[in-house]
Amino acid sequence: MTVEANERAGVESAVAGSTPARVLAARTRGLRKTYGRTVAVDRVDLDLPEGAVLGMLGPNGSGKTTTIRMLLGLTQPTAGEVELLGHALPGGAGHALPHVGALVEGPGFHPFLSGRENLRRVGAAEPLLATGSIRKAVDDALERVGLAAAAGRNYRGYSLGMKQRLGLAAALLVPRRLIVLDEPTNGLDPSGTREVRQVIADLHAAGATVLVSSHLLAEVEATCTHVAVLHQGTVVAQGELAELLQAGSPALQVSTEDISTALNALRAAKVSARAEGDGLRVELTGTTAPEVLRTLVQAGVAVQEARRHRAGLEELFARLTESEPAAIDAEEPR
Ligand SMILES: Nc1ncnc2c1ncn2[C@@H]1O[C@H](COP(=O)(O)OP(=O)(O)OP(=O)(O)O)[C@@H](O)[C@H]1O
Repeated sequence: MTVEANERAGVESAVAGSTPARVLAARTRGLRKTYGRTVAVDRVDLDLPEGAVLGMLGPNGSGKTTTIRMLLGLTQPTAGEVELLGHALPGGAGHALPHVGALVEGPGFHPFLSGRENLRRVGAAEPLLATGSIRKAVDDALERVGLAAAAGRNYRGYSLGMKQRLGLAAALLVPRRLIVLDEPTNGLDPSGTREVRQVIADLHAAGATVLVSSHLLAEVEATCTHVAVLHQGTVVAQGELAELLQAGSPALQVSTEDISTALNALRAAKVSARAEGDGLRVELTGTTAPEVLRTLVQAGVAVQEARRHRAGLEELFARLTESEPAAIDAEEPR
């Protein structure tokens, strides 16, 4: 479905009083890429809702960069479909790409031009930037990524972090509907990492959609509304971050002083539990929180507090990527 059709469907179902359809900034179906006998990406169905900040996570070699390159039309898929801002690639690239800013590996900057001169060259090739606006757009972008002071120096002498900042500035040169950042904090110091986080937050607040790949789980947890986890070339989980974290941790933490009575009662009820902290951790597989509490109360256990265990992204990521791929979805397509 195109963005326009998506929007129409959303309006229609809202009028009808049901849940509006999601508008997707990017969508892939059955995406596959092979290099000789290496399968880099396989069966990737990615949904990037408009307005989301989606963190793409995965171990080294899991297919993040390859997926991003196919999304941007930089690499031709072996099989499958890509839709960007409602336009099918490769045919619709000319319509979609002017609205997409991207920071991907190896931006083609000229080594003997300054950062500012390089950006002006990029600006001159931007269809959405009028010639008279290039200088100001370049200076604004340099300021935004903290590179104004080094803007006159040759690109060749830039550190890795400065190169990353310049790539980010190029992505931000004109207002975009979608920004795609492949490992944007690679090579950045802590202040650079904070600045990237702020840039992403500003883009999100302005209504842009952001796709960011990262190894930094804490960073993704702090900045993203959605995540997609890749493992061995396939998506093993995707959806809203909060929903995924909840779906990935069906456990209850129970505070009680009657630990042994509680464990015995739960074992008798064939519920998996173990002592943890000042109480128990009870797995909610094959049972529910009310059932667990009923079992404990019936056994005379004094329950002081019971709360759902909230898994961090790190725990979820480890569970998903340390085993064989087993797809889970946080949310059904609406
Ligand atoms: N141009 C290429 N030629 C051959 N193999 C490739 C090429 N590009 C990627 N691959 C392979 O495809 C797989 C996925 O690589 P990709 O770079 O997409 O992973 P990644 O998740 O981005 O990794 P990293 O986190 O290390 O950047 C790897 O096995 C990689 O070696």
